[in-house]
Amino acid sequence: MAPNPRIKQAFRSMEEIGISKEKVKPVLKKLLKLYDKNWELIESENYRVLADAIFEEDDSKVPEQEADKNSDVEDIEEEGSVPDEVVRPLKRRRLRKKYDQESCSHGNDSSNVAGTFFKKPKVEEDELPPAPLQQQSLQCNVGNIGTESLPTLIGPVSSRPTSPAPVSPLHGGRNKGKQTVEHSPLAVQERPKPNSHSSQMDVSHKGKEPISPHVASSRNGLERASLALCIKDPAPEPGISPKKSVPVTHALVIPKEEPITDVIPGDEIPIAVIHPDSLSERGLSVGDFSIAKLNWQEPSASRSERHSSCDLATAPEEVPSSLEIASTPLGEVKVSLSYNSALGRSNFQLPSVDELRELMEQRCLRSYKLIDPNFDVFKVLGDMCECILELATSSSNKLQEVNVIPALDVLKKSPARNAVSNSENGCLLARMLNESFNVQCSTIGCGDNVGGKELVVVPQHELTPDELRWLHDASDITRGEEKVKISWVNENSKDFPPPFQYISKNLVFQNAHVRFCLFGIGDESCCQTCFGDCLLSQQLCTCSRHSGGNFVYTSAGVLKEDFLEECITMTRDPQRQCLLSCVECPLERSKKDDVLEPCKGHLKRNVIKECWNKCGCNKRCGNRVVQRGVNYKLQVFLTPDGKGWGLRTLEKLPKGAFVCEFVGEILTISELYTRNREKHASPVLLDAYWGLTGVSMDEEALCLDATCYGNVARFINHRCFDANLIEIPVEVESPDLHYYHLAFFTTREVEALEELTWDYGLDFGDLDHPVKQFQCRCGSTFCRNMKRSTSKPVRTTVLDDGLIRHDHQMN
Ligand SMILES: C[S@@+](CC[C@H](N)C(=O)[O-])C[C@H]1O[C@@H](n2cnc3c(N)ncnc32)[C@H](O)[C@@H]1O
Repeated sequence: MAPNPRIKQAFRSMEEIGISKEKVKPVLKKLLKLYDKNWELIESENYRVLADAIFEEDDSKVPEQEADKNSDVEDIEEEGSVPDEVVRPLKRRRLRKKYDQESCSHGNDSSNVAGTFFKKPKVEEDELPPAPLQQQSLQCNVGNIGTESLPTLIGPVSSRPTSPAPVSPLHGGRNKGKQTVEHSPLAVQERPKPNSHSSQMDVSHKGKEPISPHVASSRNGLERASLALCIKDPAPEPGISPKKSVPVTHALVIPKEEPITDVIPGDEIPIAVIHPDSLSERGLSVGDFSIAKLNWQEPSASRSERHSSCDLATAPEEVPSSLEIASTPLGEVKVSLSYNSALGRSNFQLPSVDELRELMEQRCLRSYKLIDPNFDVFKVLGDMCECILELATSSSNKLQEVNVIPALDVLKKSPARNAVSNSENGCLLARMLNESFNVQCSTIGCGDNVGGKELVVVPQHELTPDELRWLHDASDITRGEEKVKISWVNENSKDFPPPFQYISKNLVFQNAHVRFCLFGIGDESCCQTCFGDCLLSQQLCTCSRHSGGNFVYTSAGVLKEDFLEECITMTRDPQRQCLLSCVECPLERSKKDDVLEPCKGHLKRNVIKECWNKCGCNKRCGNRVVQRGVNYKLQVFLTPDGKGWGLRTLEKLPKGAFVCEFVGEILTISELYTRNREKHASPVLLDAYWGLTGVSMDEEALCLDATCYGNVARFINHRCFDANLIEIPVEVESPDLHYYHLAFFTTREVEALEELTWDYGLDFGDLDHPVKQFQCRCGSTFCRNMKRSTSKPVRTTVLDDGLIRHDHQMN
């Protein structure tokens, strides 16, 4: 019999991307069987579904299923007998990427445009039968993450244009820099059913096409099948073709080894976040069709709860709200949300998708600190269900949520729960009258009415012993927030460190929207084709382009000498300093004076670009240092020389070592000034790019305030000029110059027990500056505040190298 030309063409197409016939044959057989020989599905998008299935086969090592004895299959046998080039397994992932690129470039679908591909699929009302009243469940088909034509439940919808906004510590004349983190709204397809107590959101389909794994998986050249798995078949719906039964060879793949740190864009799922290897680590079955079930009320316990059957049973009425997720290697994810706690509520009415998206955005931005690489998409899905419930049962309290920062979990759990606020000497603990854990941290804000919930300042002496013990755990001031414990000691008095909420990652406050989505991060700024450790790679890593093609870190994890020296010189040497001036300085503008003062300039700095989730390298890549957090033994101590509390190292630190990041609340400058009626001791401007890029809006000028929420860096005291730490802007998540991390590195070797200091960059004469003025006791020979710290005369000398030196005149 003449060979089937369609089979020949399939082999040829796969051959073009380096996949041998031996590999194609069994998979093609399975697909033909699975799709009832529907060749259109297999051929669409240049055999996308076939390629994906082959890659999945490799990933999951699914045993070949028994061959079908039909004519197509026989043809395949014939064609497949032709010997073919062996494709090495190591090449597989690259082939896959290659295929993705090629498929993308000549695929049938129009390519996605950032921020514009959220398209609501057309779903006919009559296709959506109301669910039984008692069930009150919502089902979402989340298919093909990343498609223009296939909006996804978890997918960026809009990406804010990169707005160059700066960063720098709140020093006059200092810079730091950074980027906007764009949050991507959930692209959830709305299914209208105002009068129904159940809702279904099908997001894996274009228009009215049947909801089936096959269709979904073949849609887009950019989706990656390892993210999407077919799940349980939902109840048959009129107008929607029934699903095929899912073969037991399909595996549940949950991309989580390298967590997805944001809503996943429709057209971009970074390879880096989908490590098949991680499946075994997570104890997921590969080779079996599986379902992940999550009850977000106890997320950690329930995350491990997985089912190996194809049965996505309706949640029993007595169980709390829950979600279940399952997917197939063919590119479809099914998410089923059930809010049983809505049962019996007469006012239950599903919110619109836009309402849901908006509320979810707010939650994600404020609750999940999206810059956190450990961002957990499961928690987001759980929250989404809660949002639906909230919107569905009460539309009146929406605004209240929007303006309030949900407290950190640790606050919720702690005996001294519910709030921190600021006073003259730092934070006083505040309790909220309402048990709900909404918190607004505001300098003057204690006692403020927050979203209808009142915060009450509790003076420190009224704290219970439990609360004091919690606040002042001498063995670990971080209360477990860092990888290492950081103790505190007071060898001089019985005072405790000021109460504050320890956080290890920056927290977004109010209007300071720090938004990003993976989609918004251009490929050109990430090393997507790297793998392993970029420092060891022969090929040029895109991330290193930011520093002229060289990495700034050595394999020992410290800064390279030349880069560090350049940073130090750019900061200290007046001849090398470059001040960038804004046309309209956000700092000056935020002062709201009648006359806008000219910009005082922001120090130009070197910036470090670290690899991140969208990069192809692994987490142990040597170009990831700051994101790993504190690593050395540090201690908070009461300084003996009147500077208050300080930070010191308990071990010798090499030159160029990363010590810690400056972590705090991310605020707009306006917000800082609003809360800053009493000047703050710990604000830092993120102004590294101000003047370079222009800052068009107040809202885009960000700073960090560690007064109420902060990490150990809030204890680092100032030293004029020759401090042993230097702060360097570090781009991790996105290079849009609006937001960045501020990391401290040693400028020299530091001995054990030496105090760690950095130069705040203060102009001690600038009384207008938002940083609280203090009489400097740094003890440096080069102190810029000598006149205030001593009444003795000071001799100022300009040294040969251009540095300025102040000498005390001894009597
Ligand atoms: C970021 S905090 C540092 C931690 C602070 N010492 C504490 O006890 O919490 C900055 C404040 O520390 C004090 N400080 C920092 N460096 C100082 C210095 N060189 N001389 C005197 N006081 C200093 C000032 O009160 C300043 O407002």
